[in-house]
Amino acid sequence: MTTTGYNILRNPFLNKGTAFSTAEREQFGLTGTLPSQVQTIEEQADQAYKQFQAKSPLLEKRIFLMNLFNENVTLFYHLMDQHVSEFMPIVYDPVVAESIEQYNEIYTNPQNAAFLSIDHPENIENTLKNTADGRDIKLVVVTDAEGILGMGDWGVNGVDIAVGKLMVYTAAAGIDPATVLPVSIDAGTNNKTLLDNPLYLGNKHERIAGQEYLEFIDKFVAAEQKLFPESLLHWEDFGRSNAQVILDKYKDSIATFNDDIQGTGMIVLAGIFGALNISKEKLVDQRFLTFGAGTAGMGIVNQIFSELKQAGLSDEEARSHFYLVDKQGLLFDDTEDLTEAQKSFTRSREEFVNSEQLDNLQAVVDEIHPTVLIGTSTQPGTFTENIVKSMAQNTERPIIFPLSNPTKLAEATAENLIKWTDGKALIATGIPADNVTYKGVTYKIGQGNNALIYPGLGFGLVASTAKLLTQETISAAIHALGGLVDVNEPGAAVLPPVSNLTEFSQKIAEITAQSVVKQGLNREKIDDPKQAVQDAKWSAEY
Ligand SMILES: NC(=O)c1ccc[n+]([C@@H]2O[C@H](COP(=O)([O-])OP(=O)(O)OC[C@H]3O[C@@H](n4cnc5c(N)ncnc54)[C@H](O)[C@@H]3O)[C@@H](O)[C@H]2O)c1
Ligand SMILES: O=C(O)C[C@H](O)C(=O)O
Ligand SMILES: [Mn+2]
Repeated sequence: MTTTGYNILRNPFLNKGTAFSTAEREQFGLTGTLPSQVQTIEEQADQAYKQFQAKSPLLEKRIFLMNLFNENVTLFYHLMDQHVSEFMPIVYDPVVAESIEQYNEIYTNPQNAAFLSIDHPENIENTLKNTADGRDIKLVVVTDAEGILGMGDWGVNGVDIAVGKLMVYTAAAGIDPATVLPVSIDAGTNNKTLLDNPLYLGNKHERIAGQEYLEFIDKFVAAEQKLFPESLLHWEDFGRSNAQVILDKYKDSIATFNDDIQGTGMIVLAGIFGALNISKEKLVDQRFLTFGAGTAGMGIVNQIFSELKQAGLSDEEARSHFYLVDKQGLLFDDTEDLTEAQKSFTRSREEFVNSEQLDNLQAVVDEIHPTVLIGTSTQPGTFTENIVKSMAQNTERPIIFPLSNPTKLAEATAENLIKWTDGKALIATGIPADNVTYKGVTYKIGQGNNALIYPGLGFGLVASTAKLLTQETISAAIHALGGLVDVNEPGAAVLPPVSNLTEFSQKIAEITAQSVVKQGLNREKIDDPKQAVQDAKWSAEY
């Protein structure tokens, strides 16, 4: 069946709106369905941008962009290409957080997502088929929304993060938007405000956990692989008790990736390399303190650990570089309620004369003199002036990454960190931060957000038809990004700017594809991985 008339205008993947030529209008049965002027995509984009600029506040700007996306995908990305740095915080973090909180109140459109209900496992396959609607799906971003950013459980509302992550994939790396599918797994919610909200659109019961949940995930993975055998499966914002378990279950058999564990580990290590390029220090000389040893925190620790081992350290030597602080304080071998991931990186009480007192961040910083402090705790303002000053007393260039998102949850602001350390701190923040001018130097602040790395990595995996994602590929991608910092400029950032996102995502994709092919992990024959990336790249033109 060929798509004609209003069906084509209402299909966001096919619609060109007023850019349909007179001949196309005749061909597709569109004559008279549009005003007579035929516009170019540039004219449409200019017009749309003016409308965008007239909107405020930011949530209204986001709603405008989402409506545009729902009508005309090509025009949306054409415009986004021209304004990546401006649109990123709106379609993605931090404004995506506001839209998730208000999902039910502002809902107008399902945004081409697949909604899977835990109450109906028998519908999984049909749902994926219905929502793919005949498209050849190469990338799925799935969330069950139990740990949306640092905001906790947001039930079906969390679908917006899957949509937002995919928008960044296309804008940054150029994956064809017709080949992607956002998926919401609605396992219920323990968020009382949502359950009490008469407008709530998801399952109105508590989260189903344990065996029933894991069986549902299994069914989902099986159906996803059966229907889209060449796809990459990206997991986003699962809860702490499920994220690592799910990744471990599937990572050695399918092309899959957990963004909060692996993506965050990658961007943080790349940022640390950027910082060490500036301070001219070595990774093996650092002491790492992770505040908030959950999904992201442990992903970061494991990534650095694996790099230290690559540098020649034994397991034991490498482990001795880490200190984890969570709700219980410094994590010891005998601390209660340790997660599986934490158990390998605990300390022994015998190392300290005052181990009982190490139950808070200040005490631990004073005691162990970290050179790198990472915040993935969801606890705002916890990198206090005293803590930061104590750290700066014992290390020349303290590396401090307050990464908790969204904005209101950050452990510290870049501005305070610069001030409190007299310009010495090397910083990355989870959300975009403005330059900080202090004593005549303008400090650029790197964005330590996994969005700087997952698009290139994921696109490289898709373009090279990867069967698996290995540590070797992950490491290659990190080094590609870590090497892009201009260290000679005073106040240089530890990561490249988001305004260069499309350029460095391209580089990361190429390195990823080369690594996949080098390991023989490509499904299809590929002679030239760089060319394969080039060939797979979609551009936002009619
Ligand atoms: N910038 C990025 O790219 C990026 C990536 C992933 C996650 N994050 C952010 O990191 C934060 C954590 O995300 P996650 O997925 O790891 O969540 P998570 O729930 O798995 O982990 C959070 C950890 O913080 C601990 N915690 C809570 N209160 C604490 C306290 N008072 N003191 C010390 N530890 C405490 C929890 O016990 C848990 O172990 C979120 O805000 C998220 O937005 C940022
Ligand atoms: O979504 C983000 O901005 C980064 C990260 O995946 C997070 O969960 O905070
Ligand atoms: Mn996330």
